[in-house]
Amino acid sequence: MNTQTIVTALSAVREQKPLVLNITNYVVMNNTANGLLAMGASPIMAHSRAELAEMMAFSGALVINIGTLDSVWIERMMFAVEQANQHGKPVVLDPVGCGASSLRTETSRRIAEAAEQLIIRGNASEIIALAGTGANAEANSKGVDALDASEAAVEAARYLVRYYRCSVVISGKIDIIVTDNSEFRLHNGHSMMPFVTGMGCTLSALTGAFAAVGETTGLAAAAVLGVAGEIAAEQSQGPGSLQLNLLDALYRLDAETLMQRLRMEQP
Ligand SMILES: Nc1ncnc2c1ncn2[C@@H]1O[C@H](COP(=O)(O)OP(=O)(O)O)[C@@H](O)[C@H]1O
Ligand SMILES: Cc1ncsc1CCOP(=O)(O)O
Ligand SMILES: [Mg+2]
Repeated sequence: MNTQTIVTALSAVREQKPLVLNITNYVVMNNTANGLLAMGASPIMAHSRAELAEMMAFSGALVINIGTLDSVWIERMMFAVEQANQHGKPVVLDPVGCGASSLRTETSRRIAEAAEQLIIRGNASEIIALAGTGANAEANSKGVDALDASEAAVEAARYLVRYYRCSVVISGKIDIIVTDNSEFRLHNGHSMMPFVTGMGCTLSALTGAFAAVGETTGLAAAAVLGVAGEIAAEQSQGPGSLQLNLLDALYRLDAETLMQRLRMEQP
């Protein structure tokens, strides 16, 4: 993966407009659907068991976000993952608030265990909590926001990559993308981004769009959101306008700007 492959993946999303099936939380349904549309993909939010099998057959990827979990949704999430496996589709897991309750931690692990083509995208505290005793770190969790720096979660991410045979994106001030044979660090984004709810969820949704066109590491999504987020923040007075400006920046992002602004440390 290099800058050119990221640019090519963005063109592929815009050309193919992949359908991304989201089972996501009540807080961010609108943000994430708009984020996918602005970048050029096609979102659908669904959670009825009666339609998930049918829809998974023609969707390009499944995004499971556990943000507002309950017992009914857990069963749907497991069913959707089964369908994604059956149709050979990638699954993105956003373990929102993993570590804040045992329900979230256990459910995240069940989903990760079940998915055959998996990308995990979480903040540092969630990644550390998901790895649990598998990695040598203690998560500092206070709900859905990270209290740990991305670097503190690298060992945990490496453990998850080996254990679940997946890719892991640790988001934060630095985004770190860990795969079985590489690690990338992205220094884009803006300190205003964590003041808008659903930024991480948007990253997970965009990760689904890229996975649907064959970019299954999470790197391209992190690059695109990082660059669009910093452009949007430069034009915003605060989180209110950032939320709107982000959609404009995703929509307007071109290859030249992406290449110029991307600050990527390659392995
Ligand atoms: N301090 C920061 N500086 C720059 N970018 C950030 C910062 N914090 C978060 N981001 C960006 O915000 C997006 C969401 O990441 P994050 O806040 O870690 O997710 P979550 O909302 O799940 O906690 C990512 O694109 C990340 O790069
Ligand atoms: C605040 C909140 N509570 C449950 S889900 C959610 C949204 C979290 O979104 P993100 O992790 O992208 O900030
Ligand atoms: Mg999150």
